[in-house]
Order: sequence, then C-alpha cells, then structure tokens
Amino acid sequence: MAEQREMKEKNPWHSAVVILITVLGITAIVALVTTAVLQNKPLLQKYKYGIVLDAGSSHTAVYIYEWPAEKENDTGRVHQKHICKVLGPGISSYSHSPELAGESLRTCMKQAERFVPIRRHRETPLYLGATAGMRLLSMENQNVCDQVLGSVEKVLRSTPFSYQGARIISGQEEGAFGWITINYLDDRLKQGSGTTGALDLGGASTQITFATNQEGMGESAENTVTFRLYGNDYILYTHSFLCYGKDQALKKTLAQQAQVGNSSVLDPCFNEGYSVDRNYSSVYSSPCIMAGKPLETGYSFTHIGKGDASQCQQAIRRIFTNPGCNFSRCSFNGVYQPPIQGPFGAFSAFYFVMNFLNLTSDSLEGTREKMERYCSTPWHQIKQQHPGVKEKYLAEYCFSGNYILSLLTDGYKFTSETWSTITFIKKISGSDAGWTLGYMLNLTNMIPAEAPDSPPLPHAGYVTLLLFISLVIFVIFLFSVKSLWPRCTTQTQII
Ligand SMILES: Nc1nc2c(ncn2[C@@H]2O[C@H](COP(=O)(O)OP(=O)(O)O)[C@@H](O)[C@H]2O)c(=O)[nH]1
Repeated sequence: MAEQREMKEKNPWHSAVVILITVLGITAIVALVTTAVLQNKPLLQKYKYGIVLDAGSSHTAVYIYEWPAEKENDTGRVHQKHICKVLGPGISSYSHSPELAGESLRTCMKQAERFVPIRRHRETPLYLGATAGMRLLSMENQNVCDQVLGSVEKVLRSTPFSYQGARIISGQEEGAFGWITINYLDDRLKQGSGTTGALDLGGASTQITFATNQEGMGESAENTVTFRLYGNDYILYTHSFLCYGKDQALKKTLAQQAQVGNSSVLDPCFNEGYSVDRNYSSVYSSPCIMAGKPLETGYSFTHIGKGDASQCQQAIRRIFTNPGCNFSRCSFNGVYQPPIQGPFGAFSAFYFVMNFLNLTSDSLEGTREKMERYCSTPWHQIKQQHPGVKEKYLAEYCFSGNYILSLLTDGYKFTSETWSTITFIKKISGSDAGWTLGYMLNLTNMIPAEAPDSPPLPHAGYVTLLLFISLVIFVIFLFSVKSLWPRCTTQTQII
C-alpha cells in the first residue's frame, strides 16, 4: 500500500489520463453499437394500399392489399388486409338490368373506405378484372356486356380511390397472374428457386399454369408467357379452358345426359334421393352448350340423383372432346400441354370442394374410394350430416369431386405418382391464392425485372463486425499506451 501511494505520488498524471481515455473509449464503443442496433428499429410504419375487384362468374370479391410504404419491392411484403364478398351473383348475371351490377358493389366499396386510411384514399389504385362469366357474356351479347362494365365503372369512379379501369382479363392473364400470386406469397420469385404450378378452378373456366423448360414451348405460342422477375427468366405454359369451370361443366354434363322432352333425368353425379324440378332452359342457357341445343327448351324435367361415382366419371369424361392432337402431346380438346412439372398449388373451387370432402391429403386411389362412398350416401343422410352447408353446394359435391378427379387425371394427365405433387390451398401467409394479387403487383410494377441491390451483410452481421473491430481497436490502443500504464514495483525507488 505504501508502495502504491508512493507510485501515484511519483506519476500522478499518467493514471488519470489512461483512466479518462479508457472511459472515453468504452463510451464511444457503447454509443457506436447502440446506434447501429437502434438504427435498424422500424420507425412508425407507413403503409400503402391497392384494391382489386375479382368479378367472377358466380360472385364478386373485393380484395384490399397493404404493404410498407418504403419497401414495396421486397418480396412477400404485400399482403391481403381485407376481403369483402359482394352479396348477390357475379356481374355477368345482371344482363337484364345492367345498372344493378354497379349498385351491387356499393356496400363493399364503403367497407373499403373504412379499411384504407382516409389520407391514403386518393392515391390507392383501384382495379376491376372480370373473368370467364363476362367472357361468356361478351360472346353472347357484346352490347349488354359493355353496359354491365359501364355500370360498374360508374360506381367505381364515384369512390374516393384512384380508379384505374374495369376490364375483362384474358384466360392467359388469369392463369399467369395466379401463378405469380402463389409464387410471390411463397417467396419463391426472389430466391430464384423452383416454382409452384397453379391450378385454378372457377365457375366458368379453369386454368393450368406451370414453369417449363424452353424445349417444346415453341409448339404453341398462345400457351406461352415469359417473365423476367428479380433477375430470373421464366417460361410459363398456361391454358384457360373456357366452359370447363365447375358450374359450366355441370351444365355440360347434365345437358349431355338430358333428352329434351324427357320428364326426368337420372343423374349418377347427384346423391340418391335427390330430386329437383328444373327447366331445360336453365341447362341450355349458356353459350358453352351449343351442340344439341333444341329450338324449344321451355320444358321442365325432374333431376333425380342416382349416386354412382364411376358412372358419374364416365359421364364427365364425355364432355372432354378428343378431336385429335396436332402437337407432340395434348391435355384435352386438342390443346397442347407439355409434360406437367410440379409441385402444384390447386386453389379456388379445387380447394372448396376437396376441403369439404376431406380429400386434401389423400392418394389418388384413396380419393376415388372416398368419392364412391360419398356419392352412394343417400341425400337425406348428407343433409343430416351437414346442416349448416348451403344446399346448392351440398347437392353438387358428388359431381364437383368427380369433376375434379376427372379434370386432373383424364384432362391434365396427373397420375397416381404425380397426384401427390398437388397441394390444395386456400391462402398462403394470410392472403388468398388467386389472380388478383399478381395482377396488382404487375400493374403497379411492384416486381422488378432485376434483383434489387441488397446490403452486403445482414444487419446482425454488421453489428457483430462493428463490435469486433471496435474491441480490436480498443485493445490495440490499450497496448499502444502501455508505456503510460502505472507501474508497480516491489523495489524501493530512490528519488
Ligand atoms: N363449395 C363451395 N364452392 C364455392 C364457394 N365459393 C365459391 N364457390 C364456387 O367456386 C367457383 C368459383 O367461382 P368464381 O370465382 O366466381 O368463378 P370464375 O369467374 O370462373 O373464376 C364457383 O363454382 C362457385 O360456385 C364456397 O364457399 N364453397
């Protein structure tokens, strides 16, 4: 103790300076690291919004999307904030009173005004895309189709949002944007990893889309779509089968079993005990059913269920025509299709039906067995087992399940082996699978062709490196001022 006191007395400034420098050094390092950590803390997040109306054949849905204002180019950043299902049928059903098509949208658009903050209303893009129901209406009566679009346009223009147009999208767009949606939500585009094919079943059309190798795609330009996304090139095969959505396929199957004039139709695709009176005109009232359309359809018939899955599939197979294939390979109706490349995500009615029938994780054989069992269950039992389910959907599940089986195997050529590559999905990370998100991402240029620059190090790596270098500098500093360190010696010094 006496020696230490003696030492301080000998060199009083050395130790004070070293302590001061050490404290300052430590404070500087702590400040630097704290700043680096806090710098990355999100500030109060600001969001942007986009609205897309999916005007389908059976109903219209309003999707509201939200994304962080600063980072719209980041993969997977856009998500679905809200969906509003418009009450009533799809807009194509308003051909007798087109002005009501627009009116039907008002309630959901009012809801959208509440979900998007007021200060964002004017800059929020608003799109409407109509699908197969309107494609059919435009084939039937272009004038009425224009009136329906005019009516929805009038209502959408009156909203506070930035209206960008209402149009009928092509089957090719519907397929390709569905593919973009599921791969964007799965975060596969930015990674440039393998992608997932898209299978979409609507009421009036069905789409198949998947990425394929370049070879063979020259065969059919109308089935080819190319994209460059985040620096990766994609060649997609896509086809939309108009009239092969599940509602139109049901009409086709029924029409081909019905003989006008007969007072009843015994239908294997409906459960035994099911019996409903229908008018022939309800079956033939579609441009999808041209062949065999009688001049006089004013008769009614009793639609009686027979409940036989195998016979139902035979009936369904007859709606796929085989006019010959002019390509190296075809799916059905003479349409080119390269070998399927999975995995696949099957959504929309593919999901509704397979989920209801509890068939989302069965093998192909298991699916066939369950369908046999479901279809042979009497109708009164089916109704007892599912009291809360809408009767129209319930009655059609035997047909719909068999149609999906037939479409995927006889149509798209899935086999027992490739069946397991199909996942039946409704949502991915909280957003619905469907064409709308891909459509908005494309129109707002939110997926860049080239990969955006990313920082060379992730933030955690940067902070660690900073801490490490600071410590190294500090230790070097301590050694460099070694000569100033207080020296304690056991020898008594003579001054
Ligand atoms: N079972 C069932 N079917 C549904 C449900 N919602 C819609 N659908 C059916 O799914 C199909 C999808 O229709 P939609 O998207 O309007 O048709 P698109 O215009 O051809 O794309 C139609 O056959 C609808 O009747 C549901 O909740 N359950």
